[in-house]
Amino acid sequence: MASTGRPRTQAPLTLAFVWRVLRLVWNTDPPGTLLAAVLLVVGACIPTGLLWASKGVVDGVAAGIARPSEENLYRVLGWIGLMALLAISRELFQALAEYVNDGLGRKVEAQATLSVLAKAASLDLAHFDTPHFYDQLEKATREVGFRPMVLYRETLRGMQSLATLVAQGVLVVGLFPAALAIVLLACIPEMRFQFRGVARKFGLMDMRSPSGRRLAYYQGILTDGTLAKEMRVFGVAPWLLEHMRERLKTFLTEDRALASQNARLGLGGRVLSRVAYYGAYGALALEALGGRMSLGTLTMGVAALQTLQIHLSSVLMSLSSAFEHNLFLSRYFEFLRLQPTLQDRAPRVPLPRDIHHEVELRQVGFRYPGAEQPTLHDINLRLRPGEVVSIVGENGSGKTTLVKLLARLYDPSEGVMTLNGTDLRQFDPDEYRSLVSVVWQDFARFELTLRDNVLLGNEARADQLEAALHAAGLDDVVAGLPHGVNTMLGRAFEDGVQLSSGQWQRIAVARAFVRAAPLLILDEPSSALDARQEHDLFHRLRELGRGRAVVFITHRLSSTRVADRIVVLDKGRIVEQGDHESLLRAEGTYARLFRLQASPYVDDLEPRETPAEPMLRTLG
Ligand SMILES: Nc1ncnc2c1ncn2[C@@H]1O[C@H](COP(=O)(O)OP(=O)(O)OP(=O)(O)O)[C@@H](O)[C@H]1O
Repeated sequence: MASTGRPRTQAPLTLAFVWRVLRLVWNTDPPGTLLAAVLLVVGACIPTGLLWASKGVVDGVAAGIARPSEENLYRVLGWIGLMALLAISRELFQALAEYVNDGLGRKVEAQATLSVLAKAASLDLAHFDTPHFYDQLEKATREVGFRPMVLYRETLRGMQSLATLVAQGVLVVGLFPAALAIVLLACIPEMRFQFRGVARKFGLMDMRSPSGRRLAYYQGILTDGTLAKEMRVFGVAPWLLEHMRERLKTFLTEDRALASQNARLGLGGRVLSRVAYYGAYGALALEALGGRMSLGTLTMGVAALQTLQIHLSSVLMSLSSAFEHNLFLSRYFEFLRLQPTLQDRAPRVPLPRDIHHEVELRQVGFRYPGAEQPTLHDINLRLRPGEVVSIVGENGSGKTTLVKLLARLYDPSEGVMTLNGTDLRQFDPDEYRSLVSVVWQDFARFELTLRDNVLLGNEARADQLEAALHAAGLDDVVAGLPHGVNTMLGRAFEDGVQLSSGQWQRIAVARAFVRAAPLLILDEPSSALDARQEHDLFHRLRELGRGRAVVFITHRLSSTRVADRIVVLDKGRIVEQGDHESLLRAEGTYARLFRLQASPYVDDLEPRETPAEPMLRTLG
């Protein structure tokens, strides 16, 4: 893993997202937000009330000493009683505010996390093809958990401190304007240092994202049950742990350097503000000594100066904290701004209501985002309802890529794809996809019940569940499960039952069958199936294909006999099309591949060195 280097420090000095966070909090729970704000305003007034009451006590005591009277005694006791009442109310308001903020925080966190997940789910596959997207996703999900609510709280706390600060600033300015000016001016360097420290931290974290992700990836593979076999047999753990140790060591060094730099700057700022505070304190004392200020006013002035300093530093902390959370949350809002990349600017038309759907590709070319070379070139293909088409070709020839285009996970880079004559780009991608059902080559194994694995929430098709399981050859599997279709699959959750690879693959097949899609695509659906299951599956395709267009990809060329048409791909181009017999007669790529597969392994091919031979020689 490469070193993360020095952090960038030129983070924009902005609080631009504070308003959006406040809106997020408000939209999540308007009454809760209002209550939190009321508690804030009331809570902010109490310290000032306490100060006024303390002035009353001191002045009352001073007057009482000079002229003892019962009236003075009751006045002093009254002020003390008021102070106690205010102090108790402050505690009450604080407890209530904590309770309200905690509940609100949880709601905001859930809301923000769901919005990231919903956004990620709405994006096209092209986004998932770039490491930059994973960095963006990592930054958005990392920051979204706690930061919105902390920023909200900091904003409230900052406003609370600011309100108290203003109230006390008014007090101090009335007594001695210069004291206020000194204390306020002295906080400017402290604020600058704090903001610079935050910007440095943000720069470091931002730059660290790719190596942080790699670290998380290693952590994931060290703990992933599905990889545990490979990890143990090949003894991977020590090697990975060493990489992680190195990376963590670099992180630690970088963190220490940042912390020491920030501590030095912070100390300078704080020393300056303390000097200013004691300067102002001395000035007030001189005023009192000169007889220009009563003892009560001096006591209140000193206390006001002290709380002024405390609240000023609290406002500063809130500001710098708000700045920090604002910077990190900018990544969250940037992520929410991402848009799907499918070319959907064309005016939308509703899906055709026809019973028969025909998909056609005309001179289609496709290049993956960021790829230098196109993967598909000049593809002309028509898929008619009721027809079974097989796509064959060597590894990397572009078969799965073609399926991704058919499922409209990408739009072609060249040419046009149509549905019943209308350009696919005119349809809503999700609506179009409702016409397509796919068994993917790398099908998903959901740790859900068998029923949920097949229906995936599509309860409208629940009546077809049994038929789909039967068509996928799963009757025996279901009969053997302890809770039938309601059995939890996989080992991640309680009572889960693990299936074999072939059984999992048949579940993926059932998932595709249960959906009444006019275009059924199966990408190597039998790669994990035994000979009987494979035979049954391909012979059922005809029956299932009635009224639909069926496309299947296979490397076992004997299975292509069930197809009406075989399409041969080579290096991203269709090089042959036809039925099995005609392609054999053509003596082209298909015939060569078919004969190669049909021939016994000890065959009459030209003797030549196999790729494994040099390695075998090295091993002796
Ligand atoms: N997401 C991607 N981004 C960039 N290139 C890709 C991506 N997916 C596949 N490719 C490239 O496209 C080419 C065709 O891949 P594809 O998966 O379509 O082949 P295939 O014919 O299905 O292969 P196989 O028989 O091994 O399944 C390959 O060279 C591959 O590297």
